[in-house]
Amino acid sequence: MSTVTHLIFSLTLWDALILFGTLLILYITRFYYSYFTRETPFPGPLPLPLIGNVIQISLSGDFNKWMLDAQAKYGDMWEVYIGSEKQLWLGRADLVENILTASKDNKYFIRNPPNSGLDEMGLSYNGMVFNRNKERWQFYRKMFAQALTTVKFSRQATEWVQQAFANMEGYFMELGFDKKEFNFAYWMPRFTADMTFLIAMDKHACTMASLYNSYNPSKPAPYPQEIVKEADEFITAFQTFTSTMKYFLLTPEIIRTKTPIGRSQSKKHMDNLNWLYESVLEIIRKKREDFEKIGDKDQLKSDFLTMMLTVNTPKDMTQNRAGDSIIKGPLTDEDIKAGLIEMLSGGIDTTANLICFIVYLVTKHPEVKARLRQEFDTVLGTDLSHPIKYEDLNKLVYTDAVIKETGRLMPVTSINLRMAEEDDIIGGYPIKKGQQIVISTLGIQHNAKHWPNPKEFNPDRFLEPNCHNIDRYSLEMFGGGVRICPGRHLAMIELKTIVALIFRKYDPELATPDTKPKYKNESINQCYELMLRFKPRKIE
Ligand code: HEM
Repeated sequence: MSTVTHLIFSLTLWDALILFGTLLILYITRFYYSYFTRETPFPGPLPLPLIGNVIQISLSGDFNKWMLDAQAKYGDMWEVYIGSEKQLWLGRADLVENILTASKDNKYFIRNPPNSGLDEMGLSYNGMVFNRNKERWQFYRKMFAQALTTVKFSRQATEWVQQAFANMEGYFMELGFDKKEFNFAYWMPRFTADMTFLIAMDKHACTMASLYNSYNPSKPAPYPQEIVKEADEFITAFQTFTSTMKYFLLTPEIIRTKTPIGRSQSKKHMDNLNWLYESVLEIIRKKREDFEKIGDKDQLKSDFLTMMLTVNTPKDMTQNRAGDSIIKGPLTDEDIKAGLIEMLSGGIDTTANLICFIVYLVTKHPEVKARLRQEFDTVLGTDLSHPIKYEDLNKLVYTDAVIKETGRLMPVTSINLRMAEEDDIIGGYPIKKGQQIVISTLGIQHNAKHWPNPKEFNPDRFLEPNCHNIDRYSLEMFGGGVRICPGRHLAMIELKTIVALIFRKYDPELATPDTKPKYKNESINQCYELMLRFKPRKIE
């Protein structure tokens, strides 16, 4: 027996406790010594050894309030520890200039430190959100941009938003939602899912039908049961996909791979992921078969999937340039799968939550609602049976301001992550390569240095001449810089059309004058309750 082992076995319980206590005190002393002598200290809440500030954040119960209070207390540049990792939080527009510049010299392309969980999910080098490989990321960005910004796609998207909305109106009418209050926040992710499925692949997802059936089982929606069931399975798999991302991102590898619970959880998540990937591939394969049969380009619909299938073929409908050095040849099913998954995961919940916030704020501000209607009557006319055209949307300047003001006051994403790839200087302070940065979107958008009376809902901020005084980088509802949301053009088409469809024809009424949207901060601000009645508009 070695001397050390012999020593350990000769310890009494009391000795062991004293030894453990001494080691703990040494560890804590060392931790706080390093903390108090750290290079470039910023103000921030005192971290605890091992866990950092995680408990303070969790106990606060309201992440958004916590971050705004922290900024009020510590200033616009403060630090937070997640475990032993230091994050630098920034809550003022000029501080994020280097990070959100669209310049090629941007030193903050990557969002997060390397993560084996994201590697395992195949997300570190595929798609966009977590892609660390600039060339691969550029490939997907290009794929999105060249389809989503074409006029043909935008026109078709405007039509499909209206189709999905008409479907929802039918359900609302059938369920008597003009007379009784209901949870609007349940319906929005279903509505945006059905709308996004149409826009992404010209497919009727029927997720609203499934929700409708749960209210009215004796008189179900007129769709075959297996299609509704399939829709439910798909939407559940997608919701699990989001928690799978969170699981792989946040659970340490040792727990995922070396503990029985971790291994069984990982398997469950991977099974769901493989099912989802295979289902999307199956959709692509079927569409490819149909696509091959259509000879004439003009007969093709301009959903995202069809457009992707045409890239670098004689039927190309995208804004692809011959001899493109980023996308060389037709796209593979795997490439398209990554794009489709991102369109569905990036576009459904974000849009659904913003609609809830817009409906709430406009309903609370009758003067804003009146001005919206004035704009709709002038631009779109008073004949409600006349469809809204894509070309009309650019003229909806006040609607645009209402959407931006909602995105400022109640952003869907409160924070945005980046990592310094090189040493840099921010706000006059040195930043080391590898430093994790948290852009406080909410903090910047509520900062009185950029927005007078920041808590006030005032769409006029975005109208002439006020809009000329808006500070650069002070509105980040779609992020900014090289990674700015590639779906923002589509999102604005959808949002403007939906706001017009709702407020031209309806007068949503909050269940009580004090009703507020209830939401929790997951990776986004997820609205789970907004009780209202969907009354028809009274024509004055
Ligand atoms: C109201 C709707 C939406 C909001 C508020 C929103 C917001 C955002 C934000 C804040 C980011 C981070 C940008 C950054 O890091 O600077 C982002 C990224 C992204 N969004 Fe959106 N988004 C919306 C709709 C959409 C739609 C409709 C799509 C798909 C068609 C989409 C796809 C994506 C993708 C793929 C990324 C990752 C981009 C990258 O890392 O390069 N989003 N979005």
